[in-house]
Amino acid sequence: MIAIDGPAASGKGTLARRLAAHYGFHHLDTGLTYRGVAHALRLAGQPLDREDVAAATALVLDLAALDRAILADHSIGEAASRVAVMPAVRRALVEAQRRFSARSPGAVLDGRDIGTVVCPDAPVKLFVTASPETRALRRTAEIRDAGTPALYDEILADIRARDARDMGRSDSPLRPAADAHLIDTTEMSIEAAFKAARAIADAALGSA
Ligand SMILES: Nc1ncnc2c1ncn2[C@@H]1O[C@H](COP(=O)(O)OP(=O)(O)OP(=O)(O)O)[C@@H](O)[C@H]1O
Ligand SMILES: Nc1ccn([C@@H]2O[C@H](COP(=O)(O)O)[C@@H](O)[C@H]2O)c(=O)n1
Repeated sequence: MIAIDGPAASGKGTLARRLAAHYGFHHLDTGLTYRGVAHALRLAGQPLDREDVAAATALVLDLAALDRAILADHSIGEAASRVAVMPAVRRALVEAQRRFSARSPGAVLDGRDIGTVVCPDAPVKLFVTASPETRALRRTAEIRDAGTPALYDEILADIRARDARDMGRSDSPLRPAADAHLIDTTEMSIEAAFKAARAIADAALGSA
């Protein structure tokens, strides 16, 4: 399997989708699982800070029903990073993510703790990053392209706050695994990043 981690809007999902299509692997954006829990809590009128309620929601989450069109909303990402600090939520979701990672013929998972916690034995580990300013520019453009107004300064502040929460939490903080390959996409096109990732994966999977 291929494990991809990195901060918000670094391009890890774009790479994960391209790699999964290239190798014919299944793909799971694990961020959607945390978003799914946050969204379900909001829909049920529940607070985001009740660990027992959030964990019960995580335990019954249906991975097949995660709707990117709804969950991609920027504010859900912020809410997701709040429920993601809770160990009981993480335990439930990591279990489901590990089951997904065992799918045949292979799987690509992207998130924050795939190479460190979910699949520490993954043969291919990538850590995708880019400067906060570049990530904010890309996310602002993405939101505007979808027809929603977005302010660069607000998106940049959100990205910095999310980075701090994701890197600073005590359970499974965002960090590269010791054996991860770093891909900094700040000055790299999507195509160039895909080529770099494929070269690393080909070498590790033995299909170069
Ligand atoms: N190398 C790149 N050059 C330019 N734009 C890119 C690059 N990689 C990704 N993008 C664009 O940046 C935006 C964010 O990318 P993507 O959704 O893949 O990030 P992500 O790390 O998966 O984000 P999140 O953690 O929020 O799910 C998208 O609009 C994508 O098309
Ligand atoms: N493996 C993961 C994946 C995500 N998170 C948390 O969810 C938030 C939303 O993730 P996106 O990738 O969809 O932006 C993210 O900020 C993390 O807090 C996680 O903890 N572990």
